Amino acid sequence: MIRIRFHGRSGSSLSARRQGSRADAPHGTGTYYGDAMPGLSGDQIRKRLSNARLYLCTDARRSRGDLAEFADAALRGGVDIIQLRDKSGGEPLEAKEEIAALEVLAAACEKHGALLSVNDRSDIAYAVGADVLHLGQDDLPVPVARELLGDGPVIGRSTHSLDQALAAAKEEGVDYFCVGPCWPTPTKPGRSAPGLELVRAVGTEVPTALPWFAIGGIDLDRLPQVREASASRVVVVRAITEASDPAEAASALRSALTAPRSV
Ligand SMILES: Cc1ncc(COP(=O)(O)OP(=O)(O)O)c(N)n1
Ligand SMILES: Cc1nc(C(=O)O)sc1CCOP(=O)(O)O
Ligand SMILES: [Mg+2]
Repeated sequence: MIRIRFHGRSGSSLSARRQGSRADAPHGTGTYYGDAMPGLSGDQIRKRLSNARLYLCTDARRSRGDLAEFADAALRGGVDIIQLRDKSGGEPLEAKEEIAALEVLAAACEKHGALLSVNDRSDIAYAVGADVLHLGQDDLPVPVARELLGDGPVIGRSTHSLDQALAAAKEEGVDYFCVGPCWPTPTKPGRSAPGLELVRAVGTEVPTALPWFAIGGIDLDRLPQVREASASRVVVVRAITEASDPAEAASALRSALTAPRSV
């Protein structure tokens, strides 16, 4: 008898993902536990990650109450990975609230073929059957998260120095890493910015086949500098969350990321 640890709304994208992504019946087995659609296999997740260019972190948009519409627009515009990162209220979201917001994002991801990312909390990544767990330098160690989640979901790492990027690129269980901040950003107050110099150094001095993303202060105007510094993938927050037209903002970023680079 399979023990289901969390029940989302019946037939919801989230309960379907979670049923298909148990640590004890990992992604990639093709095992299917319910009458809903299973989640992605580990191979499918890694294939999508390797094609990903545009990664969005969003809060739960509690004050606007438009998370579903916002996520639908951002993903329609070309976001490949969407992370719930809600540090807006001073206090972290309660688990139940975070799962409810992730359920909304899971439905949008399923509709648009995007990856669902959880920040910091491997227990919640497990509960919702997330495709991605993102861990910073001060978060849970990767081996612990990997043990909890199994091999299916991908795990990403934040890095803020060349040494950290070199370590992430070699660390067992890490599937991608992020490099930044490229510019000081109010979204992550107090985090000093190593700038584009670090992005340049990672491009030339980190021998890696892992996908890596530049992050911090990136918008459409700055994107050419980020690409010139050797990043081909980016993570953004305000460039889409604060846009009056999130679909258009995502679409413009996506086009600028994939356009041929001027030399
Ligand atoms: C995709 C992505 N990159 C970097 C971060 C930052 O992680 P961290 O340094 O742990 O800071 P918090 O976001 O947890 O405040 C991220 N969340 N996602
Ligand atoms: C969440 C986060 N992590 C960073 C890092 O360097 O690890 S920078 C950052 C915030 C990025 O927000 P915006 O696109 O609004 O500047
Ligand atoms: Mg973190």
